[in-house]
Amino acid sequence: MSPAGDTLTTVAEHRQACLDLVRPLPPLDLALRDALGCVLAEDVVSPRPLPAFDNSAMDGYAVRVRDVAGASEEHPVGLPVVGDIAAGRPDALRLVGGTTARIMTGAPVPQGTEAVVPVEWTDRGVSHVTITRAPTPGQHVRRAGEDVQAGVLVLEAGTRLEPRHVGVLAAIGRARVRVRPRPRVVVVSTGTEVVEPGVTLARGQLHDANGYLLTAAVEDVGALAYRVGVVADDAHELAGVLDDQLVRADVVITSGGVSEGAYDTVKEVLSAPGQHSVRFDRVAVQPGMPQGCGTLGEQAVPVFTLPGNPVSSFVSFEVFVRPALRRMLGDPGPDPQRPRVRAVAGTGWTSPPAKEQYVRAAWTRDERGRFVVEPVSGHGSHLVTALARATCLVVVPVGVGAVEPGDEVEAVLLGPLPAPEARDAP
Ligand SMILES: Nc1nc2c(c(=O)[nH]1)N[C@H]1C(S)=C(S)[C@@H](COP(=O)(O)OP(=O)(O)OC[C@H]3O[C@@H](n4cnc5c(N)ncnc54)[C@H](O)[C@@H]3O)O[C@H]1N2
Ligand code: MOO
Repeated sequence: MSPAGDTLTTVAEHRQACLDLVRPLPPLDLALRDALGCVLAEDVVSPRPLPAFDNSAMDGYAVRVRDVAGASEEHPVGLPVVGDIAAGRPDALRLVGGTTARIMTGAPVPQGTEAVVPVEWTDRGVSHVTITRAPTPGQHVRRAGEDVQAGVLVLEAGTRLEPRHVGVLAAIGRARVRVRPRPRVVVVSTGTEVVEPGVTLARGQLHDANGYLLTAAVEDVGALAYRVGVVADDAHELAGVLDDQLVRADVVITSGGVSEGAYDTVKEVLSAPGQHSVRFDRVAVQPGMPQGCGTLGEQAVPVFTLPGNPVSSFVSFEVFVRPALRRMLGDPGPDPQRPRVRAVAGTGWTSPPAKEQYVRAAWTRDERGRFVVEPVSGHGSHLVTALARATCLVVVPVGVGAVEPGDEVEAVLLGPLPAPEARDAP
């Protein structure tokens, strides 16, 4: 269904409609190897202290401090070496006064150990060692529980797992962890003129930029993407492909076939009465005006139908689909991959006042450290090489007909926030 006349849905309304279609996916226990990038659905408590036992931080000799007090190059101290302790040695040893044991990094220290003398401070003796420097009490001994005590919270529910989080989960012995799984997202390109990259083009054809772009964008958000090959503008074929894909899809994204053309098949198939429930709107956004969203089949799988022009597809993904996928991932906070900054327009451009404009632009920093943005091309939504050069999208609100050089604007960076430039040393 399309709203009558020239009524445009606002960006905020369409984004909300997309968000309303999705929920965070129910948590699952995943093997640790599969959990990177997922959002934790449990508070993780360490079941044991870390380190689990007192151990040596150095290859050296376990000693009592008083036995080596005052050791120096001039007055070395000699001790008999009564043991040799490799990492992993399970037996409990006890250090007898006036003796030492050779010990390796990570090996459990014998009971009574007060410090470890690194091998560099000794003559490396095996049965008798000469020590030329005295350690301070506790030096080079790593105490049980100094990292974390048993029963203490290590990671909070809601944490998006980065490599360092995976590392600590492994360190406390977790083989599996409860997370929100990655949504499985099926990406379908439509268009009889669209062919696979690698295939020689006949006149009138072009390569499937959208299928690859959207698949990559889905993976970049942290979801699982399944790219379906291009589907021709044939209602029967498209309906069949969508039905087949529903079994493995938490979300379907299509591109193309949603405007006013005679062969706009996505709109045709998904507007037909039946199991699908999809609304088609003209959204007040440039690029990306023709949009659709709704559900497919009895399972009500959310679908986002994006316009076919590649830049429109990309911007639509960023503005409407990305927030929905992040919600499914259980990660609704500010998007760390898409920081918003205030910037200054380096040059001017025009904008349709009735629409929120997303301008492909490149940012630099001026001498005051301000972000300065300049469009990388004209507004044409077929200009894919310009899109590739863009490092941000400048958001021009509804009601603005022109941006003048020097105007303050909002920019969405297409990557993490850059580190502040190093300051000159005073
Ligand atoms: N009479 C009107 N015509 C158009 C309108 C309109 O309101 N009235 N809207 C225009 C706008 S804005 C957009 S955006 C496009 C959206 O069109 P569709 O979603 O129906 O997409 P198609 O017509 O299938 O294709 C548009 C364009 O994009 C190329 N394309 C399609 N798929 C791919 C792909 N996978 N990879 C690369 N390029 C693709 C396709 O060849 C067309 O050039 O409609 C305007 N028209
Ligand atoms: O909305 Mo279209 O995306 O302007 O080209």
